[in-house]
Amino acid sequence: MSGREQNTPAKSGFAGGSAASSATARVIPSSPLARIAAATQKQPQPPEPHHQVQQVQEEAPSAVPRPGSWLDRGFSRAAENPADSSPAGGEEKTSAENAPAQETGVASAKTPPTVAQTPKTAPSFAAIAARVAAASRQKPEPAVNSAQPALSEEQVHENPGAEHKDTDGMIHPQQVREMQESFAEMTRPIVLIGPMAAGKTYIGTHLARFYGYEFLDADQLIVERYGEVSEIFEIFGEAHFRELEVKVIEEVLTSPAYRNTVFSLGGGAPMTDAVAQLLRGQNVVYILVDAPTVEPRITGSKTRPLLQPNPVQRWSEIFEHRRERYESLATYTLDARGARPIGVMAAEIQSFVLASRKENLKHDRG
Ligand SMILES: Nc1ncnc2c1ncn2[C@@H]1O[C@H](COP(=O)(O)OP(=O)(O)O)[C@@H](O)[C@H]1O
Ligand SMILES: O=C(O)C1=C[C@@H](OP(=O)(O)O)[C@@H](O)[C@H](O)C1
Ligand SMILES: [Mg+2]
Repeated sequence: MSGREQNTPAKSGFAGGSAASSATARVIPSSPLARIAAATQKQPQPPEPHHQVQQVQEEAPSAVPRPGSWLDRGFSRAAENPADSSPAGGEEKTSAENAPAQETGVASAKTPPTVAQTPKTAPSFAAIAARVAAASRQKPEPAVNSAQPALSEEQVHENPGAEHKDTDGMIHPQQVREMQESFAEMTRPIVLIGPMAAGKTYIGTHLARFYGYEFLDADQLIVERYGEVSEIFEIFGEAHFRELEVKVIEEVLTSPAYRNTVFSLGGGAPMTDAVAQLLRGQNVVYILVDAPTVEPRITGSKTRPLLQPNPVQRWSEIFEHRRERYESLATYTLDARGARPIGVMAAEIQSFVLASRKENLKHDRG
């Protein structure tokens, strides 16, 4: 199957449900899903060609930030609770489920603010310092620490600072300083792609926290605006979910306000041609994993509709189907197989980001 094919249910056979598509969606009065129906009335805009994306990025943000907006909440949650995910081995929760109920349950049915309405500037040094210092006081989740092998000499050499961990696996002040110093204004977001349960959300939240970036997750944005992913699949079908997905991804990737952002996509997003088009010219990090790595994360999982009824088998089939597309879009591949320490993986991505800045600037000017 060509990696260029659109991942619609008809073509991929990976539809999570046989429910109505957006064209036939039923409005269920007083249902929490009424907001999804509202969204069906508005067709997503076609994606901008890449040169137009660049043009938009050069425009100065025109609106004032809206504290407490859905995007703000997503970020603060990432900054404050990056370890919300459940440990590997148990049934994992989606990023949305990890969010406090009062936040995910009240997605505005009125007028969700656009990304352009919530411009972000780079966090101040003091803000970064406070955030990372607070993070360094938090207990890291056991899944990472218990799985952490000792760092190889090579890893420590490649990631100076990675050896500065105390016995709890927490970040040493020296490493915090190094991370703060390496914060760099970006010209575009860091987009994480890869198969389900690869750790896109997990790695993204940590990367953002460690290095002072903003964090956004496409699924989380969909949940805050439209409702639970599994319900959207069940009631409106995969095709409609993909439309919503393109919409939120386009908003983030075409907004100049989100240059300093780590942005995790859902595993199937790059299969939509409009998303693939938006990803060209971006910093795209492919989180590479294999079946043994994800198996304990997805066994018994009910949260990802496409993995039912046999998560491990379905995961392998879907991964095979999508692998080529991931590879073709990646500007960097992070090997996340096995139990690599999160600090080392984050440092590796940060090195790539720093190294690609010059190239990106050249691309933007040229
Ligand atoms: N490197 C890792 N080490 C330990 N647990 C991980 C790792 N990556 C992901 N997980 C756990 O696996 C589950 C799925 O991760 P998640 O980030 O939601 O994947 P994705 O966003 O790629 O679907 C979560 O419970 C998460 O905490
Ligand atoms: O691979 C996919 O098609 C999907 C992946 C999920 O996100 P994660 O990759 O974060 O699990 C979510 O978007 C939805 O269940 C569909
Ligand atoms: Mg995710």
